[in-house]
Amino acid sequence: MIEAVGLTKRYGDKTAVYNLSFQVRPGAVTGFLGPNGSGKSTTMRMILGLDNPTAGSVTIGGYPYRKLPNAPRQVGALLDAKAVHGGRHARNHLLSLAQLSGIPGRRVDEVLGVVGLQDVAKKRSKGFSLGMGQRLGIAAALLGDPQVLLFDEPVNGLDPEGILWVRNLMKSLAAEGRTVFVSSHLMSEMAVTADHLIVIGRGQLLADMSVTDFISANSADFARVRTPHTEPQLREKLAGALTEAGGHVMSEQDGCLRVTGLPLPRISDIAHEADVRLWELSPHQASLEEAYMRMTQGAVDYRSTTDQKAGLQQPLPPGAQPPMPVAGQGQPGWYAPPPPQQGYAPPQPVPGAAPGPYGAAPNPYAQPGVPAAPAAPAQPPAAPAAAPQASERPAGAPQASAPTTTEDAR
Ligand SMILES: Nc1ncnc2c1ncn2[C@@H]1O[C@H](COP(=O)(O)OP(=O)(O)OP(=O)(O)O)[C@@H](O)[C@H]1O
Repeated sequence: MIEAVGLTKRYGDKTAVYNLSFQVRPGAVTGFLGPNGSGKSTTMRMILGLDNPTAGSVTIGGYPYRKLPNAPRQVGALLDAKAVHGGRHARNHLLSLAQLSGIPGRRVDEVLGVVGLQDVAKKRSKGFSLGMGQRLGIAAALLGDPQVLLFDEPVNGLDPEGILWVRNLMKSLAAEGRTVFVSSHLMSEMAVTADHLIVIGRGQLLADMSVTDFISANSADFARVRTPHTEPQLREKLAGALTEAGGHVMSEQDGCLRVTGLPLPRISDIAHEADVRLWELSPHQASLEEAYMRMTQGAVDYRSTTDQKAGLQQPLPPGAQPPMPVAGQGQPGWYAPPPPQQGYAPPQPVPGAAPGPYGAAPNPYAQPGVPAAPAAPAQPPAAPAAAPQASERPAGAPQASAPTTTEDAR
């Protein structure tokens, strides 16, 4: 088990990690999540004795890493796959690590096989692709057959087959009773790999809970309601009836209604009473990505000036920092998930647009003359400058548009 108590790290004026306390237990994959610069790598370096805490402590099996008897046999880590002598053959690189730690040479060939690099074992690692380098780093972590494993972004650069392999490897290591602590920015991958999550923002603990609990604690439930696209007046009628009944109705990009504040059976009854046929009535299942975005919005340090979400926050006084999210409550005052369209308004067909994904009705978001692409709108609408929660947004509220690039500044 890894245990951090009051772990703090300052670099000059910069507090990279502040008062972090958590446990990483054996027998489970624990995901370590946080925005860029939130302190994940710093924390991992302190766990591995590569950085000294300014305050607090972190132990593995009760010992600080540097006092751990035979540490390379107990703890394996992939921190930076590029930290390899490029002139060495992959096998020689692993062999030198093995010799330093008293690990028999035959183990090198075993781990080369495990990571699928046996055919390039005699190739210099400077010629390796990003994914091959990651595999070599994972091989080094596995070398001592350790009970505790740390992986910093292990799927970086891996192809889909490699990502699946890492996922299965992490799970099987945990199933063998090992402690597996893995950082990643790939939420879809974490959702299917991790059992437990530790989420940090600006060096502080935001969440320490199971993936399931994290998603339910940080997501907004809503119902998707679809009426026949051939009769747009039914959609209007239903939106009015739902609003009258106390629901909050918004429009999805694909023509669905997003309804909050009313349980599904009630929505069905209201539709029946209004004589509106439904083609879909489904509960929205929030993804880990949505929950994570909701939880960490206030802890993001690096954000594009053209980020759609930049406009979803209450304006702050000059120089002020956005409030930190409250552990277990997410980020107050933020959309989750960012709705595709603000407020209910019927989508306007684009002349010459190709048919939409649900039949003959034109896709209102397609560009004229461009084939329908159901996955994403050509120009996704964005949010107004200060937007309330989706559930607080009245039907018929005005739409706004803005650039929607969501690239990170780093
Ligand atoms: N050696 C160092 N000297 C000064 N500042 C540092 C040092 N190492 C990290 N930092 C700072 O500490 C903060 C946390 O960095 P860290 O690399 O731990 O974040 P991270 O969560 O791993 O980020 P990413 O997701 O981008 O890898 C950053 O602001 C970083 O600039």
